[in-house]
Amino acid sequence: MSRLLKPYPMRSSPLFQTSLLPWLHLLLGWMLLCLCGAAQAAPAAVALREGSSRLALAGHYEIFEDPSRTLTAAQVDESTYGWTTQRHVLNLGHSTSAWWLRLRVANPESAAITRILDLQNPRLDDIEFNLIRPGQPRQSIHTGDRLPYGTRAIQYHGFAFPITLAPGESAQVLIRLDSHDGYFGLLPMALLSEPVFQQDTQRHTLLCGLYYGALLILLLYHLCLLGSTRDAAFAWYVCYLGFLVATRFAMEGHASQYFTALPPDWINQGLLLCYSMSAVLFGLMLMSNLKTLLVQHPWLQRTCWAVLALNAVPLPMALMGSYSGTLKLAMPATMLSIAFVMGMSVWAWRVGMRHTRYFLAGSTCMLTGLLAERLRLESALPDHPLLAYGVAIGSVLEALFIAIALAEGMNRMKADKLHAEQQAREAQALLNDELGRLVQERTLELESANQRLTTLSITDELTGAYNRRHFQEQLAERIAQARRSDDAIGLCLFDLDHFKGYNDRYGHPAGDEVLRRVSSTVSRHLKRSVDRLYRVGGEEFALLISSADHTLGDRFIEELRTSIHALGLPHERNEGGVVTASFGLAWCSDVARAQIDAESLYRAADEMLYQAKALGRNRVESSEVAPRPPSARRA
Ligand SMILES: Nc1nc2c(ncn2[C@@H]2O[C@H](COP(=O)(O)OP(=O)(O)OP(=O)(O)O)[C@@H](O)[C@H]2O)c(=O)[nH]1
Repeated sequence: MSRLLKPYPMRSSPLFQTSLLPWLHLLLGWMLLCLCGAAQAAPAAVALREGSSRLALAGHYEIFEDPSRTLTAAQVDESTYGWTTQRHVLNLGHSTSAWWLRLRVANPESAAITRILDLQNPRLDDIEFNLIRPGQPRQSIHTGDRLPYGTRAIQYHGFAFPITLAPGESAQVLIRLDSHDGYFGLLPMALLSEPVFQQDTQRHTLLCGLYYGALLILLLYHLCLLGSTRDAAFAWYVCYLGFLVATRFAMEGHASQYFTALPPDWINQGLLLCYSMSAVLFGLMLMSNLKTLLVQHPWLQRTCWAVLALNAVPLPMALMGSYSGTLKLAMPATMLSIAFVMGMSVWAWRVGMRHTRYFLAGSTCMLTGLLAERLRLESALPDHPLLAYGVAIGSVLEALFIAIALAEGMNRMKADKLHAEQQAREAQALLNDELGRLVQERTLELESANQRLTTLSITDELTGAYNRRHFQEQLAERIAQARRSDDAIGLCLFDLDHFKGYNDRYGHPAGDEVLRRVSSTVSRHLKRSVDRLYRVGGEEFALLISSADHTLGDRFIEELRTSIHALGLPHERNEGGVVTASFGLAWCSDVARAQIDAESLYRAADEMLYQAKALGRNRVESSEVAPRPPSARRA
C-alpha cells in the first residue's frame, strides 16, 4: 500500500495552477482512494454457520508470494502489505516461490462449530497449516506428499485440516505452500462440514474403486487375450492399462494412503515414470494396431515414432526426480499426442481403416474429460460430480474404446486371414487345373512323340516303307497268326532290275528318287491295312499279303509289276529303256500243315525272285509252299 501512496510527480503550469488544479486533485484523490480501497479490502472473515456445509473459498482468502522461501508464519502474519485477494480458484502452476494463504474465519453461532478445510489437491509437496486465535498459541501442522503419511491432520488420500471454533470465536488460518522443485498445480480449496467431508471421501473412494476395478478387469481380460493370441497390440494395451492405473493411483494420493511404507519421494518419482510410460505404451499400441497402414505410408510411421519419442523425452527427467521439469515436458507432449492421434484416426478412418474411429472416440473422451475437469475447477462449468471425475471417466471410456478397436482389429485380421485362405484355395485349385491341363498336354505330346519314335523306328527313312527290322518282326507274327487262324499268307520279294547300272548312269540321288517313286506306287496299290510294304535291302522290297486265293495274289503282284513299268522312269541300261522290277512270290495256304517258318517262307520267296531274275527280269515268279506229308512233319 505504501507503494500506491507514493507522491505523484505533478507538472506545474498556469493551467494546472488555476481552474483545473482543484478538480485534478479531487480526481486523483478519488482514484487513489479507490485503488487503496481495492488493495486494502481484505476479504471479510468467513462465517462458519450451521446451515452452510460446503463453501468454496475462492474470493474469501488472500495470497502472498515469498520468492525467498525463507519467511516464517510470524513474519508473514505481521506484514501488512503484499497480500492480494484470490478471487478465483488458485492455480500456482509452476513456481519456485513459497506461497502463503490467509483466511479469516469466525463462528457467529451460539455453539462450537467444526469445519474441515480441504485443499482438494493431493499432490502438494509441503504444507504448513497454522491456526492463529487471538491470545492463544499458534497451532501448526507440517505435512505434504513429500513428508510421511503420518504427518497428515486427517489421514486420507488428500490434505484436509479441521478447524474448531468456540461460540463467537474468530481465528486466522495461515497456510504456507512450498514445492519440491517448482510445481503446485490447482488449489480449489473448500470448507466442508464433517458429514459432507466424510460423504465426499466415501463417494470418492467408491468411485475410485469402480474406476480402478474397471481398468483392472479390462487389464486381466486382455491379459488372457494376450495369452491366447500372442498379439503385440494386446501386450502394449495391457502394459498401458497397468501404467495408467498406477499413474492415477499415485496422482489421486492413493499410493501415499495405501503404501505408507514407501518413501514419499519414490511415489512422486514413480507417478511421473508411470505417466510417461503410459503415454509411450499408448503410442506403441496404436502403432501396432495400425501396422498395415504404417507399412503403406512410411512418412506416417516416421511421424508416429517422432511423437512417441517426444513422449519418451520426459522419462529420463522423471528418473532423475525432476518433478516440475518432467511435467513441463509431459503435458504439452500429451496434448500434442492426443491431437495427433485424433488427426491420424480421422485420416485412417477415411482411407478405410474403420476401426480407428474407436481411437478417435477414445481420444475425444479423454480430451473432453480433461477439459471438463479443468473448466469446472476454473468455475467455467458448474460444480457437478460428473465433471469432477472428468479425467477418470474420460480415461475409462478411452480404455473401453481402445479395447473395442483392438477387438475389431482382431476381427479384421481374422477376416483378412479367411479371405487370404480362400484366395489361396482358389489359387491352388487354379494351379491344380493348370497343372492337370499341362500334364495332359505333356502326356499327349509324349504319346505323340513316342508314336513318332515308334513309327521312325520301324520306318525306312528314304522311302517311307517299313524297314527290315519291322519286316522280320511282322513276318514271324503274321506266320504265327496265320497258323492260329488257318489263313493263307503270301510273301513277295521284289528287286529293281539293273539298279547298279541306273546309279552308274544317272547318279545315286536319282537312284534314291527311283526308290521313292517305286515305293509310293506300290504303297498306293495296297488297300488292306494288313498288306504292308517293307524295304528289306538296298533296292529290294518285301510285301506281306493275305489273300484266300493264290491266283488273286498272283494277279495283284502282276498289277504291281505293271504299275512300276508303267511309271516309265527312263533306264537306258535296262531292257525296254525304263525302270522295271522282278517279283518272287511264295504262297502258303495252310501254314500249319506246311510247317513253314519265317526263314523258310523268305527263302521260298527269294528263290522265286532269283528265278524271275534268271528268266529275264521284269516278271513275276510264284510258288505254293505245299503242305508236308504227315510222315515228313513227324520227322
Ligand atoms: N541310289 C541308291 N542305290 C542303292 C541303294 N541301296 C543299294 N543301291 C544300289 O543298288 C545296286 C544293286 O546292285 P546289284 O545287287 O548288283 O543288282 P542289280 O544291278 O540291280 O542287278 P540285278 O539285281 O541282277 O538286276 C548297287 O549298285 C547299290 O549301290 C540306295 O539306297 N540308293
